[in-house]
Amino acid sequence: MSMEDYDFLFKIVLIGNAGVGKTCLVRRFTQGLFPPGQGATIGVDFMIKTVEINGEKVKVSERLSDVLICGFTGKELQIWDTAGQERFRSITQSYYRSANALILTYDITCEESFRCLPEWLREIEQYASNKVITVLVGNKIDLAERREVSQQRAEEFSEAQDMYYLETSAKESDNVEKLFLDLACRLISEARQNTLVNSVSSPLPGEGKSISYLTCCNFN
Ligand SMILES: Nc1nc2c(ncn2[C@@H]2O[C@H](COP(=O)(O)OP(=O)(O)OP(=O)(O)O)[C@@H](O)[C@H]2O)c(=O)[nH]1
Repeated sequence: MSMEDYDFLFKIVLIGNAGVGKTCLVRRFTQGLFPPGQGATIGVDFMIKTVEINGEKVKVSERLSDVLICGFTGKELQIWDTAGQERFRSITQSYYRSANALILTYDITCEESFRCLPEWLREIEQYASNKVITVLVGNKIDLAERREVSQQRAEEFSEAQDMYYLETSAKESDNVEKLFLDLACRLISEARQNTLVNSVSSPLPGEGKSISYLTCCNFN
């Protein structure tokens, strides 16, 4: 299959404090595994997977290095996992400027990562398109006994900010497929209504395999 056969190009960028599990969420979705001893992300990562949504092929890319990718005019779903550490912020801000969707992630066992959310929202307001779709994700629900942020508190926050909220475990694979596929579904639906930001095109380092199929869109 050539790259031109893909129907959509979207950029999804994961943001949130260092260590909340952004890289693990992406790895779990694209590779179906939970990497042991995940090191901190330096810059932005890249990898590929293809999903089929309502019969349409959507290529999912994840960056593995901070090499800039440019010049490709194909259609795909990109997931950019950015580094949460402060010193990389200036690099990552430029990455989510053209994002179609942002997955704002915190760690349910880390109050601090939740308290930083307003700061991330300010960055979104400052750097992202006003048409960007933002999803709030509370990760690490497998560590229920260490939970510091209640589901209710997070739901109230997300409602106040008009964001969809989902709790996930990259480790146990809870809600990870749902997160990315529902988001892709919503992006496709909005793209059809022409409300999305125009994406920057990117080349792809390889072909992915069709591994998922979704028939409906579950976002509110
Ligand atoms: N128990 C549990 N641990 C997780 C989960 N997701 C990630 N972790 C752990 O949390 C740590 C940080 O995960 P990363 O995916 O590297 O976090 P990140 O948000 O990408 O961090 P930066 O790249 O520094 O921004 C690692 O030790 C992971 O093993 C999860 O769902 N459950």
